Order: sequence, then structure tokens, then C-alpha cells
Amino acid sequence: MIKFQGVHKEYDNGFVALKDIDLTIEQGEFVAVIGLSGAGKSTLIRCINRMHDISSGSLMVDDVDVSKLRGKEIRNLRRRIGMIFQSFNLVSRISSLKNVLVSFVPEMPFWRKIFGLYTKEQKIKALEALDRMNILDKAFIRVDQLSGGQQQRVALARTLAQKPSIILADEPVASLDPVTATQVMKDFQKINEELNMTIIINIHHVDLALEYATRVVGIRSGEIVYDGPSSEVTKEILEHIYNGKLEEELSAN
Ligand SMILES: Nc1ncnc2c1ncn2[C@@H]1O[C@H](COP(=O)(O)OP(=O)(O)OP(=O)(O)O)[C@@H](O)[C@H]1O
Repeated sequence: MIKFQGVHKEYDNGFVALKDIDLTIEQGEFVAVIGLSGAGKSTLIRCINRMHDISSGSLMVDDVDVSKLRGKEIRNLRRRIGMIFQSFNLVSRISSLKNVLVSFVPEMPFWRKIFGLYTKEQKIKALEALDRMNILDKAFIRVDQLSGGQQQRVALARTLAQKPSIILADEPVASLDPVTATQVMKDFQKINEELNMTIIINIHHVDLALEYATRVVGIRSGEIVYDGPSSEVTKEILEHIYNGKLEEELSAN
């Protein structure tokens, strides 16, 4: 469970990006965070794995008080929380399989790290993750030879191999064409349903958010202005979230 209670986030320059956020997300939910550019979506997501520090309030992930973690404890938290980025963050000149294997490096002894000596079990886990994402046939292909959608699947496989309980995705489909973006959303849906992983996605495509996520959190100027089932989101609610600029948002995507 993820629980924000009275969370404020003020950046060093004094800008307040999150105001009094109360939000509870249960294990296995698929949540889309929507709102105008600059509303605070990325900030909200990145506080969960301590990429950003909160300024006040409390943020719990299961029984862990995220703001109290230090050094190694933060790394342990991040092992439980996978992160997917718009830019995939893959190593472009190595194969899909090697990219997935990289996820095991933090837990390897020093001498194995130096020589890149992965165990048979790790290789099997990596291949299983690629298989789950239907991209096993590209295991030995360099990722710079894959399409954007295929690269995002490799990134998802790398995250899955860590066996996280939560996946945070910061605009994971922003750089993809509409067909591929839909496919990647289906991949998230599959992971969510089959593995009961919590998925929290920051997304500009309102239609994809409503179709694939089960819950929508609408943010406006750092405040939650809607939180409910995606099936209950009306045009009026969207206008409220987007501060009357819904048409602009839709035409920009
Ligand atoms: N490091 C920072 N220092 C100061 N202000 C920041 C910093 N990072 C973000 N902000 C500001 O905080 C606000 C929220 O930013 P955030 O990136 O969370 O918005 P967003 O809703 O994800 O926007 P987008 O959809 O454009 O990515 C913005 O006004 C942004 O300019």
C-alpha cells in the first residue's frame, strides 16, 4: 500500500509543486495520474521512490516511512519499486538480454560484477521476463535495432526481472505512435492483472488513461482535484482537471 498523508513538496527555489496530498493506493491498483503540464504529476510519482524528497507530511510504502530512509535503505526501496521512463533508459549498444541482466548487477558479488558473470538462474529469469513481454525472439538483438515499442517492452522486462511490487511509469508512451502506445498500455494492463503489481502511470493521453487504468487521479496546480474510477470520469470532470484547457490537451496529443 502507498499512503500519502498531508504531503507538501517545495522545490529549492521555493516553488510548491504538491499541496496537502492525501492519497492511498492499494496493492494491485492500476492508477493513471493526469493533469496539465506542470501540474505536479512527475513530482508526485517521483516522491514514491525518493527520486524527490517530500518537504512535509508522511509518505508510507507498506510499512516503510519513505522520508526517513537513508543510503542503502533507499536502494532497497528502489529494488521493490520499478521505474519506467519515456526514454526507456536502456543501454543501446548491447542486446535486450544483457539489458535485462543489468537489473541483477546490484545484488551480485564484486568479482561477478567485474566480469559480467551472470548465473544460470539469472539468465533464465531474464529470458522469462522477455518471454512475458512477448519479446523473447529479440533477446540477442542490440536494442538500438529495435522499434520504440519493442524497446519499451525490453525496459518493462528489465523492471519485471527485479520482481517489484510497484511499477512507476513517467510518461511511458509519450514518444510512441498511437498503435504502439496502445500496445504498451496493454502490456501494463497484462502485468497488472496477471502479477497483481501496482501500476502508477503519469500520462498525457487522456483516452488511454481512461481505457486502461482502473483509477484516475487528476492533479491541478499541485492539488488532487479528482480521485475515482476511470469509468466515472465525465467531460466535466476532465474540464475541471485541465482547468478548461481540455481541447488544447487533446489536440496536443
Ligand atoms: N527541480 C525543480 N525545481 C523547481 N521547480 C521544479 C523542479 N522540477 C519541477 N518543478 C516545477 O514543479 C511543477 C511540477 O512539475 P512536474 O514535472 O511534476 O509537472 P508534470 O505535471 O509532471 O508536468 P509535465 O506533464 O510537463 O511533465 C512545475 O511547475 C515545474 O516547473
